[in-house]
Amino acid sequence: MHVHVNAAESVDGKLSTREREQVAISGPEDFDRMDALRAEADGVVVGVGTELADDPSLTVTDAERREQREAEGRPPNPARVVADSRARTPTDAEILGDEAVTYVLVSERAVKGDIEALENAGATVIVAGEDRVDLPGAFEQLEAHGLDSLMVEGGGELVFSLFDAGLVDRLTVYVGSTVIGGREAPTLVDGEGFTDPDSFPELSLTGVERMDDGVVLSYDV
Ligand SMILES: NC(=O)C1=CN([C@@H]2O[C@H](COP(=O)(O)OP(=O)(O)OC[C@H]3O[C@@H](n4cnc5c(N)ncnc54)[C@H](O)[C@@H]3O)[C@@H](O)[C@H]2O)C=CC1
Ligand SMILES: Nc1nc(O)c(N)c(N[C@@H]2O[C@H](COP(=O)(O)O)[C@@H](O)[C@H]2O)n1
Repeated sequence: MHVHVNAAESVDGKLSTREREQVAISGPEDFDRMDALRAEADGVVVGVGTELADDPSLTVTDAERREQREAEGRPPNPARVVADSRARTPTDAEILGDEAVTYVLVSERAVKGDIEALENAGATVIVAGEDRVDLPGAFEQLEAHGLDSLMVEGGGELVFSLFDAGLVDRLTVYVGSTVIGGREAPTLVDGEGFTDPDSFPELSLTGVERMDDGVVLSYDV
């Protein structure tokens, strides 16, 4: 599985405010770049924290990109994937709309009735892990469904787990020229954090590009 993490952060590394409300950190050029990344991917992934905070659609906005995917024999939109250990995704969430297939990754902690409600709302539920979603195991199951490349949009809890599991191949981050601040505000990589410098993921800077009123940094991992 090829995993590309892409997000937008303030200059102080925040993905959002301490109230965890969605904020537009980037501008139209960067949203178009994100749309192109979605159009390339087999699946677009978020954590349930992002799902609950933002209620994103995770679909491709540009009609030409959807047509291009169809011309290549692919569905017009990538699959939507949410890491949601306890099946907390609301059944009226945008990501359960019929524009694309949706996978909800849950753990064994999820209640059967909540799983059934998500399945009745059109989702395919994948069970992996006892407590939190076992991401390597869940991604293997996604591969069995034909998904070979994933674009992960956040948030910071999920992104830490992906780095911790050694699952990230590429990182692109838009750094906006704004300061959000707040010790409780989500950052690009939250979770437990790494403590041993030998365990810090090593990144290789592959690109620096001015965009909107900020900069896009690209890394191989
Ligand atoms: N500026 C940007 O580009 C983006 C900003 N955001 C912001 O990030 C915030 C949400 O981020 P977070 O609270 O960090 O939530 P998150 O989106 O990373 O979701 C974390 C949740 O996912 C579930 N999960 C299941 N298995 C997991 C695993 N193995 N590892 C980690 N989590 C797992 C858990 O319930 C966990 O609480 C929102 O404020 C949203 O607006 C989110 C995406 C992009
Ligand atoms: N790339 C980017 N730039 C920003 O400034 C952002 N606030 C975000 N946030 C994420 O974009 C997604 C919106 O999804 P839909 O357009 O509703 O499909 C969502 O995942 C946000 O967290 N991204």
